[in-house]
Amino acid sequence: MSALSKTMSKFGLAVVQLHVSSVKADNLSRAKRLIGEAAAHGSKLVVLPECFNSPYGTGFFREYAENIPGESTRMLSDAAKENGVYLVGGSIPEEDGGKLYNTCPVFGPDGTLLMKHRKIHLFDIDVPGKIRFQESETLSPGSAFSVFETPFCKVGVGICYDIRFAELAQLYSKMGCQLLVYPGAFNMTTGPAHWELLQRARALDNQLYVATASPARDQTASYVAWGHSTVVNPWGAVISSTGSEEAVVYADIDLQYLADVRQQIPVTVQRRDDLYAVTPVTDPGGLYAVSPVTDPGGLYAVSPVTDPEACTR
Ligand SMILES: NC(=O)CCC(=O)C(=O)O
Repeated sequence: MSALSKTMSKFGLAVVQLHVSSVKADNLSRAKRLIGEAAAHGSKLVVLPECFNSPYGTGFFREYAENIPGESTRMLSDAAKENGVYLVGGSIPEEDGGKLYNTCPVFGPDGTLLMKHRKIHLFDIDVPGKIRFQESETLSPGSAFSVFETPFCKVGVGICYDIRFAELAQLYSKMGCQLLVYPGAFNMTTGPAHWELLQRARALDNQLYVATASPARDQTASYVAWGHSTVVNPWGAVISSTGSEEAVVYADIDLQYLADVRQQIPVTVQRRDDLYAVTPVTDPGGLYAVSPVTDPGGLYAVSPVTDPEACTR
C-alpha cells in the first residue's frame, strides 16, 4: 500500500450529541461551536443530530421549517468551510413547495451543499401506553437515495427511522458505501430496546461502519430523546458511544480494518447471485423492492429503481 493510500485509509469522525432547545439561535450557535471543537480534535467528517435546530415534534415542524438555503443551512455551510470538514448537518424541518420534509443537508469542506437527504421512511408508530408518533401528520417522505463521495470513502445517509429498513443499508452498501450515517432521535421506549441493536445489525450485515447522532436528552421536552450517539465498526462492535448528556463522540474510521473483516469473513463475495440478486426494478413509482427475479433459477431481488431522480449521488 502506498503512503498516500495508507493516510487516506483512516480518518477521524465526530458525532455531535447536541442539546436542542426551543430557541433556534441557541441551537445554531451551540452546533457551530461543537463543529469547531470536533474539527480542532482532527475530525474530517462531523455529524449532527436529527432536528438539530428545532424541538422534535409534529407541532414544531412548521414553525421551525426553513427553505434550503436558509438561516440554518447558511450556518452549516459557513461552519463546514471555516473548519474544512465534511458536515452531515443532522436534519432540519425543510419547507419546499408548500410541503414539509425532514431533511439532512450535507456540506463539503469548501461550504458547498453536496446533497440533501429527505427522510424516506416517516416515523409513524403506535406502541400502546408508551409512545404514539405520526410524522406523516405534517411531513412528506423523500423518495431518493442519498450517497456522497469523500476522499476517504463513499458515505450513505439515512435519518433515524430509516435505519430500521435493512434494504436501504444493503443498497447503500451495494453502491459502494463504507460508512452509513444516521442522524436520529430515538426515544425512551424504543431507544433502550432497539437503538444499538439496529446499528450493530446494519454494520454487521453489510460489514461497514455505522454512525448515529442523537440530540442530548432533555427530560422537560415533549419528546425525550434516548441519546447514546454511537459508532459501530464492520465487526458489529461499538467502538465509541456516550450517555444522555451533550457530548462529542470521536472515532477513527479505518478502511483497512473494513477490508480485513471483508477478507476474513467474505460474505460480500459469497452472495448467491444465481439464487437472489440486488438488481434495479423498472417500476418508476417505486424506490426499492424485495421482489422475485424473472430468472427461473432466481428467488428474490432487493432492487433500487432505475428512475435517475431516485438517487441524489
Ligand atoms: N425520529 C425517529 O425517526 C425516531 C425513530 C424511533 O424512535 C424508532 O423507534 O424507530
